[in-house]
Amino acid sequence: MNRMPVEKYRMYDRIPLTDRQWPDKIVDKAPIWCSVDLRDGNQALIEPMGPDRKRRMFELLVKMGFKEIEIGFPSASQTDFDFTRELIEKNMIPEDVTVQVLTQARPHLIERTFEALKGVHRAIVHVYNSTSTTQRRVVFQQDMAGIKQIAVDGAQLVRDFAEKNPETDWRFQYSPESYTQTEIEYALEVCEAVMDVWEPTPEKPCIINLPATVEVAPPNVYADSIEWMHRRFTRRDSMILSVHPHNDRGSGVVAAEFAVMAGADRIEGTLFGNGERTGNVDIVTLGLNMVATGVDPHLDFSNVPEMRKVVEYCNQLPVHPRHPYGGDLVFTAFSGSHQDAIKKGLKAMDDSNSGVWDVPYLPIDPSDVGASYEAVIRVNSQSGKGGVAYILENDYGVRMPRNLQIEFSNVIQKIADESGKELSPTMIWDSFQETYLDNETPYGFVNHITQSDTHASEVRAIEAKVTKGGEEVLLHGRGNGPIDAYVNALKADAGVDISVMDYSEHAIGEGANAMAIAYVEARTADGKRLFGVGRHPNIVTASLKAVTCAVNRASAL
Ligand SMILES: CC(=O)SCCNC(=O)CCNC(=O)[C@H](O)C(C)(C)COP(=O)(O)OP(=O)(O)OC[C@H]1O[C@@H](n2cnc3c(N)ncnc32)[C@H](O)[C@@H]1OP(=O)(O)O
Ligand SMILES: CC(C)C(=O)C(=O)O
Ligand SMILES: [Mg+2]
Repeated sequence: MNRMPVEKYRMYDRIPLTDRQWPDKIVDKAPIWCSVDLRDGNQALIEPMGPDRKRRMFELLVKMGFKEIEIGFPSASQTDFDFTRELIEKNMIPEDVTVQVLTQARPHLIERTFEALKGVHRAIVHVYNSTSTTQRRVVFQQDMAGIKQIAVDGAQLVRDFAEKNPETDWRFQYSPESYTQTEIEYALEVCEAVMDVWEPTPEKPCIINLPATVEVAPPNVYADSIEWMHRRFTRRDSMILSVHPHNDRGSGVVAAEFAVMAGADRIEGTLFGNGERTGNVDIVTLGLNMVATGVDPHLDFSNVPEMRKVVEYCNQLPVHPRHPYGGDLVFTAFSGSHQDAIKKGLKAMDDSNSGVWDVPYLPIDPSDVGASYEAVIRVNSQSGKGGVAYILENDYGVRMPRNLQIEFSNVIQKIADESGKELSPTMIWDSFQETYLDNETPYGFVNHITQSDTHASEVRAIEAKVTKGGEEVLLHGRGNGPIDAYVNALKADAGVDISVMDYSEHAIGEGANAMAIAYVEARTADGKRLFGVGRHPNIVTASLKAVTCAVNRASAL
């Protein structure tokens, strides 16, 4: 027995296209974009946008560079009607932007639509009726001819009203709603009948919009259908072929991309994919997919976090943290090997002059869409040395030697494992200070003086003042330099046997605030390796503090 009731469902129809050409095409130029946030997106909201939210969304869309914006369904709601009037009467529609409104193919709704648009300079009147097999039967209870007649009558009425209002530059759009559940030959027949009424020309084309009202098949089937239609329209040069994918199967973006490859000129969609059920196709993802392949989308995505804020405010819906390009976590790596590769990739980008983005795990440069690098690497128990090192270097200027990265990452790993939580950069820095820079038990370095021996100029004697258990004491030692002499002084007093294996230092900051940070890698008598780190404006003092830290840590073993 089947585990799911699959016998209830039918396989989708294939499109009779055997010489399909779209799979060999690429998306190499931007389509005409039409935002339907204020209509299709709005009609799917728990609380539809009020005037303020509508204005905010409209302003954002204009700012991003949309030239066609479906602003509502003015014959259906007073809010949409009033918003349309406000945009027109307050002259809020930029000269290069065309507003679009939707109406059913019903006389009183078409009439009210033209009432709403009175005085607009330019507008697209978008008329639709459902042509699908099921809706013909259950919703309209009409045959194919009857449904075609609804479309033709609607188209005629739209044309008549437009002719009565010649002061406006009108454009017409028709959608055979539920196109993907309509017999394809019939969908073509209805669209052709509408165009017979509108008589579009290459100079004044109409828009034929073929919606995946419900996405019922994989995107290659949608593409086949678009190519099939594209090759058969009798007035292809007098129409703009538009697509309107929804996302029921989760492939709205691919469907739109394939449709453009198959001949579509225009895409209707929404920001972050809000819309009926699983949403309209997401224009943010589509546009940034283009950017990521070096194609100019002709839309401005340079501040995606700000866009997201406005969209979340208008829709009163959150954008998922994993939403492509726009989610809060989409440029963030928590896992160790990703962090390591990103850190190396970013450094390689800095070192190269190629200008071509090539960083592992980051399909685009986060800064191109206004995301900060702070978000790129975050640390939890899945993280490794690369991430911790990246944060300390980027946020605090600490460039740990490789072996110290390994050592300190174990410290962080332990904390992360114990807490099970993310560690913020501040927590990592606090831990670094506690482990190394503020480690003053049992010894705290205070100051020192050195003397060169008369008979061997490189050998030095040191007198160092340190705190030991809170008391100040003087230690004395000799060696072939201040570090060596100080190590010997401390070793003798502490009774620990360590030798310095490696030493490095660098500056943090510049000018009067510059500090030196010194790293001492030491080995204990039983072969354990450990680090001491010291920081001070004076480089020798920083080194001696690093030695103090190493001895303290060795004493604690
Ligand atoms: C896929 C899409 O997104 S389509 C857009 C959907 N958007 C919306 O519906 C949002 C706004 N809509 C509304 O507020 C309402 O539907 C209104 C105001 C437009 C119309 O309201 P009503 O007339 O009360 O009802 P409703 O929309 O249910 O229409 C049903 C009637 O119109 C007919 N009808 C539905 N769509 C269309 C159409 N596109 N063209 C012609 N007739 C249509 C139906 O067959 C039905 O006829 P019947 O009453 O004889 O059975
Ligand atoms: C009105 C039409 C274009 C629509 O939104 C759809 O079919 O999804
Ligand atoms: Mg829709």
